[in-house]
Amino acid sequence: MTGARTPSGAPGTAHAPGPRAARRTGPPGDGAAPHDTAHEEALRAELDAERAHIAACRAALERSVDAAQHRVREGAGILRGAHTGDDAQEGVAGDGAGAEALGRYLRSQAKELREEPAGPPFFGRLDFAPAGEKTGAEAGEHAGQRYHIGRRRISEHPSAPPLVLDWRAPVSRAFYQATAREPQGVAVRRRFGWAPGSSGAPEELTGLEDEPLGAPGTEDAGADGAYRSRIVAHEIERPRVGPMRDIVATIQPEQDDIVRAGPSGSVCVQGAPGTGKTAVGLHRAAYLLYTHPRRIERGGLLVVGPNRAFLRYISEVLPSLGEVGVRQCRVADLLPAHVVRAEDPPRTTALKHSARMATVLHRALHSRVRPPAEPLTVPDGSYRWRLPADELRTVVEETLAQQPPYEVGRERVRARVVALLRARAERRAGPPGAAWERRIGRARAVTAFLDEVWPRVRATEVVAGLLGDAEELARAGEGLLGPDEVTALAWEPRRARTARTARWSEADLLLLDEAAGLLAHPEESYAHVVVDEAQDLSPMECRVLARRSRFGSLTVLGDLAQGTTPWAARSWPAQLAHLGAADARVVPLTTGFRVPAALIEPANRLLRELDIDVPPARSLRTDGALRTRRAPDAGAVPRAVVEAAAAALRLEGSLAVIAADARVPELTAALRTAGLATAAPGEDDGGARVTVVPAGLAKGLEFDHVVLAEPAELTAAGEHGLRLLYVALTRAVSRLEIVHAHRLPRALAGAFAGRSGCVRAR
Ligand SMILES: Nc1ncnc2c1ncn2[C@@H]1O[C@H](COP(=O)(O)OP(=O)(O)OP(=O)(O)O)[C@@H](O)[C@H]1O
Repeated sequence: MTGARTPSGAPGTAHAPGPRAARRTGPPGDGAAPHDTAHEEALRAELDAERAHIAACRAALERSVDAAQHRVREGAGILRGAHTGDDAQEGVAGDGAGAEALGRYLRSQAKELREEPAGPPFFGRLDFAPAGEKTGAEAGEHAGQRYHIGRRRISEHPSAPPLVLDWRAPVSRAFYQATAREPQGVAVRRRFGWAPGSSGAPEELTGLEDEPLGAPGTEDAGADGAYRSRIVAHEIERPRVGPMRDIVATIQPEQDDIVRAGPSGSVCVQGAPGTGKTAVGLHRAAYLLYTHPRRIERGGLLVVGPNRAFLRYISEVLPSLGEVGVRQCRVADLLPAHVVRAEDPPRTTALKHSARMATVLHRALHSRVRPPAEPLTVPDGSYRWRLPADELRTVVEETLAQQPPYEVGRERVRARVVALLRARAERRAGPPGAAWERRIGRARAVTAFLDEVWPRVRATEVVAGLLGDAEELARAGEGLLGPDEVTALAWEPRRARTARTARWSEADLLLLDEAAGLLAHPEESYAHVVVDEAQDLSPMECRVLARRSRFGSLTVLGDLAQGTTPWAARSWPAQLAHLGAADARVVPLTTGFRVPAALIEPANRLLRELDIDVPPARSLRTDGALRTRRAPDAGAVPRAVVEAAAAALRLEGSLAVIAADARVPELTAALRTAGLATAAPGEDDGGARVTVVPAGLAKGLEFDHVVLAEPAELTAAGEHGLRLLYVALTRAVSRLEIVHAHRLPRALAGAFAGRSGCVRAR
C-alpha cells in the first residue's frame, strides 16, 4: 500500500503537496491519518535521510560551480601563455579558433552551472530489487541499487558514482515506464513533494510517496487499476503562473515513449488540446541533446513555434535548450531578410502558399537552361579544342535529369566539359595535370558557354522574372494555374518591376526562399527540427523547414482540429510529405493535463462539428467550472467582461480575457478604466494579472481562468472561426466564463441546454 507521506508536524508540512499525511495502509483520500507513532517515526527518519542526501547534493553542486570557474581561469591562463589569475571572461579568445571554442565551452559550462535556477536537486528515486528476488532478475546490473533522479546529474567528482542521475539517462527510463505489471526490476518508485517554488533547501522537502512495484495489488489503484499518485495529481492541478514549466518529474509513459524516440526517424504527435504536445516536444529536444550531443548540438537543433508570444512562453522550459546550437524561432524568421513593402490580397497570398508554386518556380528556373546548338571551341595556347554540339547537349540533358540544385548543376556541366577536353588533350600529349584542368575550367570560352546554356541567376531574378511576366507565369504554370490565378499572381504590367525595384510581400519571401533552395542548399541547416502547431503551416512553409532539416529528422507536433490558417492541414500524411518526413510515425495523445472535465465536454461537442478526423480528448482533471454571463446588449459586453475578470482575480492563478482580434482594444481600455492592469501575450506583464489575448494568438497558451468574450464574434469566420473557438475554449486550466450578448454558437448552446446559465463540475 502506498501513500503520500508527510509526518505530522514535520517542517514544511503545511506546504505538503496536496495530500494529508496518510498511513502506508490507508486507502487514498481516506481523511485524517490514524495516529501511528512508529510509522511517523520511521517516516521522519526517512525524510531526515533524504534531507541529508539533499545537503550532500548541494555541497557537490557548489563544488562543481567553483571547479568550473577555476577551469575557466586556468584555461584563460594557459591560452594566454601565462596564468595571471585575471577574470576568466577576458583573454580566452584571440588564440585561434580552437582556443576560442575551448574558452566558449568552459565559460558556457561555468555560466550554466552558475545560472541554473536553484531548485530541488531530485524529484524521484528508484530502488531496484535485489538480485535474489523475482523482480531483481530484470534489474540486471542495477539489482539492489538505489538511484535518485533529478533535472541534472550531480556527483562529487566526475568519476565518482553520481548522487543524482539525469532524468535522460537510460536507467532513469524505468522511473517513467515501470508499472506493477511490468516493474522492469524496480522494487519501489519514490516521488518527492517539495514546497511550491522551492529552491531545493533540505527543509523544503515536504513529503514522499512510495509505490511498491514488485508486489502487485498493493498500490493505490483507480477504477482502471492504474496507480494514482497524489504528487502527480497535485503537479497537474497546480495553478499556472508565468512561463511554461518543465514536466520532468511527471512525464507519463505514453509521453516518455515519444520523448525517448531515437533521432533517426521522425515522429508526429497528433494531440488534443492540453495533452502535452509542446511539453513533450521540448523534452524530446532536451533528450536528444543529451543522448546525441555530437550529432544534435554540433548539427544544430531548431524549435519552430507559431508566434513570438508562444516562443517566449516556452523559452524557459528547459535550461539545456538555451544552449549553443539551439534556435527557437518562427518560420518567418528563417526567410530571406527583404523589407516587406507590399501587401497581397488574401487570394494571392493563399496561392503563393500553395505547393503548386514550388513546381512553377522549378519550371521557371530550369527553363533558363538552353541545351547548346553550337559546338564549343576552347583556345589552349596555340591549339584550339573543339567539342561537338551533340556531345554537349548530352552533358546538359544528363545533368538536368539528375536534378541537382541549379548552381551545382552549372558546376557539374563545367566539370564534365573539362573532362571531355582533358580526354582530348590526353590523347594528343599525355595527361595534362591539375593546373591545366583548373586553367581550362576557368577559360573565358568555357564560362561564356556556361553563361549561354546554364546562366547564373539570383533568387530575386527568378521570382521577379516570374511575377513580372504574365506570359512566363502562364508558361511555367501550364496545367497548374488557371488564367485567373495567373492574373492574381502577376504584377500589374504598368508597374513593371525588376529584381532590384520589386516591392516584396510577406508571401513573396516564401517564393524567394524556395527559389534560393532550388539554386543551392541553404547554408543554415539543422540536425533535428521540432515544429509546434504544425497543422497551421502552408505547404510552402513546410518546405522552408524541410530544406533546413539536414537528415530529415523531425518532431512534428500539432492538432488538426486547431488549424486556423486558411491553408491549415486536414490530414497528416500530406503535411508530413511537405515537411520531408513522409515516413514519420503518427502518434495520438488524448489524455488532457490542462482542460478540466467540465470544459472538455463542450469542446468535444464542438469537435464533432469540425468535420476533422481526430480522437477526442479525455481529461485527467475532475475539477473545473464553466459559466456564462449574459450581457443585456452588445454595448454592455465590456462591462460584463470587467465584472467577470474582477471576480476571477479574487481567485488564485493567471487570468486571460480572450476575444475576437478586433475587440481587443476596446476590452483592454475597459479593463484599464476599471483599474485592472493588463498585458498583451508575450509582453512583460509588469505584474499585471490580466492578459488580454486576441483569439488569433491564443494557440498554445494556457491560463488558470479564462473569460471568453462574445464567442459569436469568433465563429463569424465560418469553419475557420469554429476552430478558433475550439482553441479559445481549451485554454483554461480551471475555470472558463463566457460573456455574451449574442446567441451562443450551437455547440456551446448545447452544452448549456436545460441548465440555468451555469455549469459546474461535480
Ligand atoms: N506529464 C505531465 N505532467 C504534468 N503536467 C503536464 C504533463 N503533460 C502536460 N502537462 C501540462 O499540461 C499543460 C498542457 O501541455 P501543453 O501545452 O504541452 O499541451 P499541448 O498539447 O501543446 O496543448 P495545445 O494543443 O492546447 O497547445 C501544460 O501546463 C503542461 O505543463
